[in-house]
Amino acid sequence: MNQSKEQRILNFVLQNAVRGDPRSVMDTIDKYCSQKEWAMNVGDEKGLILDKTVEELQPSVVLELGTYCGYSAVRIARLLKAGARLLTVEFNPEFAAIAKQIIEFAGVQDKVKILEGPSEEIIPQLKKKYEVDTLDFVFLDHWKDRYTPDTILIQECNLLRKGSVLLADNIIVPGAPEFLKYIRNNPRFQCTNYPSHLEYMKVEDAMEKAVFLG
Ligand SMILES: O=C(NC/C=C/[C@H]1O[C@@H](n2cnc(C(F)(F)F)c2)[C@H](O)[C@@H]1O)c1cc([N+](=O)[O-])cc(O)c1O
Ligand SMILES: [Mg+2]
Repeated sequence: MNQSKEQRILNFVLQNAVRGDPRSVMDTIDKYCSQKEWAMNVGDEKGLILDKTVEELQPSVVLELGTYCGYSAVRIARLLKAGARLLTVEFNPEFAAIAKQIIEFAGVQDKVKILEGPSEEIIPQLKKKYEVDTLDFVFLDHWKDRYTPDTILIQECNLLRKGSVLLADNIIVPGAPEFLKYIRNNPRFQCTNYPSHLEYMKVEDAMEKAVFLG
């Protein structure tokens, strides 16, 4: 049975990146996806916006929706302080298995927990099953029509506190128009837009940051 693109990305990392070096894993994935096969990793340009948000916030508990191959999980986890942790949700078991290997190869596995399943099932389990009190930072990069319902569900589960930060990828491409309307018209969030480009392309994209006001 022939390989998937995600398996080819994993193999390229295993053969070309430096074990235990998150930066080399990120650069290797970016190299493969810009030169050989495009893939929906947040990439290096939008990745810099993600880095700055994490560095500024110094979060202890991070939720990522949409692990995919684990590129942004490695990107986030490498910046987390001792004792801080990233919970990343992935629906597709094949992607979760690939991400697990990439996260382990990068050496950040002690900070990352991959939660397999649909977000509507996992988000309500975060407090009791995953011992979360509140989330300091949420990175939304999964199915774009899930951004709004999952943001509402996170609030319903009382997972945000004053100052919690949401960062959403792909505000322009593929776009999350309903989410943008929801979050920018919601008085409980203070929004900031970060223009950028679609990963590995000369196409405009943007990220939206939303701070929960409590
Ligand atoms: O479709 C895009 N991303 C969708 C990303 C989807 C990823 O999130 C997972 N997921 C689904 N539900 C959950 C959860 F958590 F709910 F369970 C997690 C899916 O299995 C997949 O790995 C995309 C597309 C483009 N593009 O240019 O087409 C560019 C991008 O940066 C993108 O992120
Ligand atoms: Mg994305």
